Amino acid sequence: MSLITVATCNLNQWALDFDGNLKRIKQSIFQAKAKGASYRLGPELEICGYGCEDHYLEQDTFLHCNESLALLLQTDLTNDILCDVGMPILHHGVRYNCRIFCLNQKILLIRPKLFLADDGNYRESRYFTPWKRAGSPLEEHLLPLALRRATGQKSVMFGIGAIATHDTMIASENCEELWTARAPHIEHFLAGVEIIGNGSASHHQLRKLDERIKLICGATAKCGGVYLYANQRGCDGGRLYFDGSSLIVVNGKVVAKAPQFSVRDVDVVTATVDLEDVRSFRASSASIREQASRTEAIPQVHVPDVALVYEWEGPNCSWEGCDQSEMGWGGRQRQQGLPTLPLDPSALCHSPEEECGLGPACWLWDYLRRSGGGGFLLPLSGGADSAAVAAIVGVMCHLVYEAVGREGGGEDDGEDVGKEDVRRDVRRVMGYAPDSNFIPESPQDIAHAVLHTVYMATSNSSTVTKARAAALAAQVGAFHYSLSIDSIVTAVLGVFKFVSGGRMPRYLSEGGTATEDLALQNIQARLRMVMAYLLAQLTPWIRGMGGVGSDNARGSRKVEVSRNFLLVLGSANVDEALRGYMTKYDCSSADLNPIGSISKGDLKKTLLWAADRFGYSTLAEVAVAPPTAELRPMEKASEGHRVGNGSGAGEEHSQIDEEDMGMSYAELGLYGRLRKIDRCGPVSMFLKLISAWPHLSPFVIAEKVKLFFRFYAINRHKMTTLTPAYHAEQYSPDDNRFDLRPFLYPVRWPRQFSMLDQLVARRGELREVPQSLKVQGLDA
Ligand SMILES: Nc1ncnc2c1ncn2[C@@H]1O[C@H](COP(=O)(O)OP(=O)(O)OC[C@H]2O[C@@H]([n+]3cccc(C(=O)O)c3)[C@H](O)[C@@H]2O)[C@@H](O)[C@H]1O
Ligand SMILES: Nc1ncnc2c1ncn2[C@@H]1O[C@H](COP(=O)(O)OP(=O)(O)OP(=O)(O)O)[C@@H](O)[C@H]1O
Ligand SMILES: NC(=O)CC[C@H](N)C(=O)O
Repeated sequence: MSLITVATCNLNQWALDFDGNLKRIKQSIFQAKAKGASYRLGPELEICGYGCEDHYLEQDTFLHCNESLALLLQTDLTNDILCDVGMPILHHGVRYNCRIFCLNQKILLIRPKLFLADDGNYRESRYFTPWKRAGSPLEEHLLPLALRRATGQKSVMFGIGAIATHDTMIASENCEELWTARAPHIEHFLAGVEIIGNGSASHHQLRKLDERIKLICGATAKCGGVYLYANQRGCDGGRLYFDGSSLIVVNGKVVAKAPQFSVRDVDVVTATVDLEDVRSFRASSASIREQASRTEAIPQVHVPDVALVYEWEGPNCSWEGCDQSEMGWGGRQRQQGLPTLPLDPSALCHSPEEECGLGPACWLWDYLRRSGGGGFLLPLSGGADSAAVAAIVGVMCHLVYEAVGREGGGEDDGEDVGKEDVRRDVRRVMGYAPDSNFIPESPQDIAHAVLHTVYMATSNSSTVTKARAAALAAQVGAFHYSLSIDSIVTAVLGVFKFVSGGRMPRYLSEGGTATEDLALQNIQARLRMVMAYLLAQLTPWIRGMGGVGSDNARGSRKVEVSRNFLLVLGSANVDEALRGYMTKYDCSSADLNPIGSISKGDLKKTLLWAADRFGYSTLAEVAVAPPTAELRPMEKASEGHRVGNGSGAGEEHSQIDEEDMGMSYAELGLYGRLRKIDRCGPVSMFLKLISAWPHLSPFVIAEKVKLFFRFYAINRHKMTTLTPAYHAEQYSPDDNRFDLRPFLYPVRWPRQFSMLDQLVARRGELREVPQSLKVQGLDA
């Protein structure tokens, strides 16, 4: 047996938080050592935090990175453990995204990234250059002063190479490189590398972890080997949530996995691996042997005095009998056990609905504690979207409550440091001194301090939605307001009447035009936003949240902790954003939106999951209610509209979203995927839908495609002001980073639509436009 204990970690790094990042790196190395590891891998660019973006263009970022690495190397933390750390490096005047191998307070190798991430949300080539001299010998890199002083080294090796210790060979693959067609791990493994560490910064997207696991398992199932994956976790200052899930995989099987979603800052996982399993796997495959013998050797940094592996040569040599001090470890005791067993592959990933609930919940927590805010304010309509946001905050409170734990004490392996960090955060967010002994009593206790919900009725609101909003707020534990904004609407219309020379808009049902009707709807929606911001600003004042300074009933001193603003939460989902079925600058214009890239379909499943998992029973009722804006006067009850039940008497509203939009949420979900993920313009979308919808005539399909693209084009300008939203899906319309398109379109799409007409005409199916596709808001 040749046993090695290796460690990888999730770190909740924050762009430019150099002190905090270094503290978390140190904690992770400390924990890895405490668990007996001799190799520790950390995430990509962990020293500065991955999301520095244009700050990578600043020399200051490099200055502080060098300073942090020097501070780390001045401690004894890297003694007896090979540390693989992520950091940007300036080499011969070029910026590279690098891995730094350190051991015993020295730098062994700097390894630059070969293939940069530039798709979707990523822009790495804006800041870094890919290393183009793979295969060349290693170069000399002159160290900057801070690192020269810390290490006593003048220069170190730079390039693509492996660390060759007395007993094994370790190399890197850097994040995106794993995802490429000709991934470096193939050559590295064939050249005899036994352990590969991949330091990543990979953001959460629904169902993506499954892909990562397949890629890593596939890599080692073919070549044999140990593959460690470390990922950043958390909101590091932007719309992305990095979802941890750091992994250790051996010969195609996952043997360790760190949690994907958690509010803890540091998670270290280790596995003890028998390298003989890797050697035996490779030697048993004729094709691996054949290809390995043809592979060029990888440049190596030799550290022959270093042994990472604990070898067992037979019954005459006991574990304890082997003298490790000879091998450069200074007699340090390792906690070697038997090799770690594989995990159950079916239990590695969450369901998409769990992902929708847990990811945004953790992102909100990071945002809240890092922004210094006192909590959230959510306009809660009793409908599915804002209910989902309330539930996500509820999930956040559950996660935080679980992470603080009720018990203190325990072993000094770093676990309690993590618990204490969460406790300090929760105390500050709830208005207690971070060093007090306050511990929340329940998730609802946390929710009552941080979540504020407000139902803002107009004369068009129904009693069912009002009752549902109140019931849900109570179940989550929120501080709830219920008020009427009719007087504000009336006042604004009064001013309008004054400037219009006495004219007042009327709803369609009262004989007004479509324009008047829309204006009357939009003013209610927009005034809700104004009221929401007022409450967000002044609720801390109403509740005395700015700092009390007296002992409270639980004996924990509540002291002056600034919590003088609330973050306004928005709840526009991806489908209505795409269709533009929202009022610009209504409650969709908030500070943050946890569901902005999630479709209505996935949201409904999340509501049902949260209802069941956390006992928020009102969500089950909300999930089956027809989505309605409640901005027009109610029509008389018709057969199609269900009568309310459960949380309050009364009727569901007669204004139904899908009727207003001229398309269903299911259709919108499909259009959204085709537009973004399949990169379809109108013609390609039409052609794909012809096979997807055999029950519809090409004419009807063409009309549906036109309707969608008309509304999409008319409303694309609304994407420029979308509330910053958690990025969860590949079909997100986020105009800021992810979905870069114009916002002034030729809305009639003349060339595209005429081709659709020709395609339909060829099939001889010209007919009348169905009534359901004649929608308010479009000219002929
Ligand atoms: N190309 C362009 N570039 C930049 N800005 C542009 C623009 N075209 C219009 N605009 C601006 O946008 C304004 C129109 O947008 P906006 O004021 O939002 O109004 P608008 O889009 O006309 O109406 C709101 C839409 O949302 C629906 N709605 C209303 C209320 C609630 C809900 C719901 O979610 O339940 C849905 C409603 O049925 C309607 O389809 C124009 O007055 C102009 O100021
Ligand atoms: N009566 C209300 N009270 C408080 N907030 C409201 C009310 N009506 C709407 N809002 C807020 O405005 C947002 C947009 O309103 P809209 O009618 O478009 O609802 P929606 O996007 O379908 O969401 P929901 O499913 O939550 O109703 C809602 O998500 C909610 O935050
Ligand atoms: N930072 C990276 O290189 C990430 C790229 C990779 N495609 C991912 O999403 O995981």
